[in-house]
Amino acid sequence: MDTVKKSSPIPVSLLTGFLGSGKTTVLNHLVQQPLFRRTLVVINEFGAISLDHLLVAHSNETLVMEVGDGCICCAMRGDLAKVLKDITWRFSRNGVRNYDRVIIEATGLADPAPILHTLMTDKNITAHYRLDAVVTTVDCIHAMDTLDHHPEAVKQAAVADRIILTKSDLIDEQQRRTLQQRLAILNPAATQLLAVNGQVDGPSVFSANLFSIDQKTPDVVRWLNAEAYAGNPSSRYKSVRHDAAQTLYSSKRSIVKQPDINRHDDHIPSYCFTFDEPIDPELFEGWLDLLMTVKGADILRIKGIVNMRNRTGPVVIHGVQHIFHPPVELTGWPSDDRRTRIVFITRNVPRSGIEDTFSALTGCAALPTNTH
Ligand SMILES: Nc1nc2c(ncn2[C@@H]2O[C@H](COP(=O)(O)OP(=O)(O)OP(=O)(O)O)[C@@H](O)[C@H]2O)c(=O)[nH]1
Repeated sequence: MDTVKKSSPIPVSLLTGFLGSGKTTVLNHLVQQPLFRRTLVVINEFGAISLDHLLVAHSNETLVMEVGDGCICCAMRGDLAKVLKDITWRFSRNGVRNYDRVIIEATGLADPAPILHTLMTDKNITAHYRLDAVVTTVDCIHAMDTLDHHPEAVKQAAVADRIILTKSDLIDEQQRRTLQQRLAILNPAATQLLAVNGQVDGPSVFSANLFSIDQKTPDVVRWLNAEAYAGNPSSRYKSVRHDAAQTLYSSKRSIVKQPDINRHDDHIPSYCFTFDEPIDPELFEGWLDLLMTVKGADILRIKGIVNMRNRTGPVVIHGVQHIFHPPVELTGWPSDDRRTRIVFITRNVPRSGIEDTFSALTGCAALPTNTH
């Protein structure tokens, strides 16, 4: 396992969001800010609005959402890897790189998973870059309908670290709250930010920094945001929904708005497990291998800090479907809280399925929680 090194690689973030949801508008605003002047933007296609910025590269990657049961996430993402390699010399002068951050703007229909896999596992990329944040724009006007009809939009929101709600000037407060609640159910840990005509607070968006250049202790707690899964006002709504118990619905109908159970995000449960006791590393690895083999394609995102037996610091795990970032052992715990916390966003994988295999294979039982 790697340990955190003093000089960190270049942060690279993924900006995703459905067609016309405002990605370029947000970028155009950000790259005018002093903090983002030295940001190089890799664009996956030419959008309606051109980017008014000097540091722009293009990629021809076709990253369209998988359909049916097939998983395209292992397909080589050669073009993106090549672009990220080429820009190191194309955007350098006298041997000095003239960017210190990269944002990849994906096409509206792109599946974020293959891009994240490339960023997490391609050796040429991981030698120079580190994944910073996955940011998803959600268009307030069309989002309810888009989420209902386009599974790719649901996945884009589900894997996000940050969700930017665009065009909030075009809806009323109640509509915005309803959308925000739906997104909070889909992805409790993602921070939601409002943008009008692309105006959004840059540092809040692109600084999910797990391994920040200037931080000795990575802000792993903020990155994990496990607290968001507990006491989430929407969790009651979701647990009702995921019980899929029509009988339960009938008794709670008066307090909880009944969702349309055919919506795509109804099949994306998310939850957080907490464990008190240190976990045997080999047993943990065995459980993770099994889970990824059997359900990898349906684990949309997994993040965790794990208290491994006989280790000083926690081990950070981060996976997108069945591909894992190499686990990183930190030199120390960020606080006195030394419990293992693992968050999952899945597609149709019930909490009990994960919890039961974990207990059976590691001998550790999850602490009871009011999360979903
Ligand atoms: N009223 C309003 N319009 C917005 C806002 N953000 C974006 N738009 C408009 O929405 C349209 C689409 O914005 P883009 O930034 O091109 O969206 P995109 O996601 O980059 O689009 P594609 O790359 O084509 O998928 C443009 O006409 C923008 O001017 C906003 O906050 N308010």
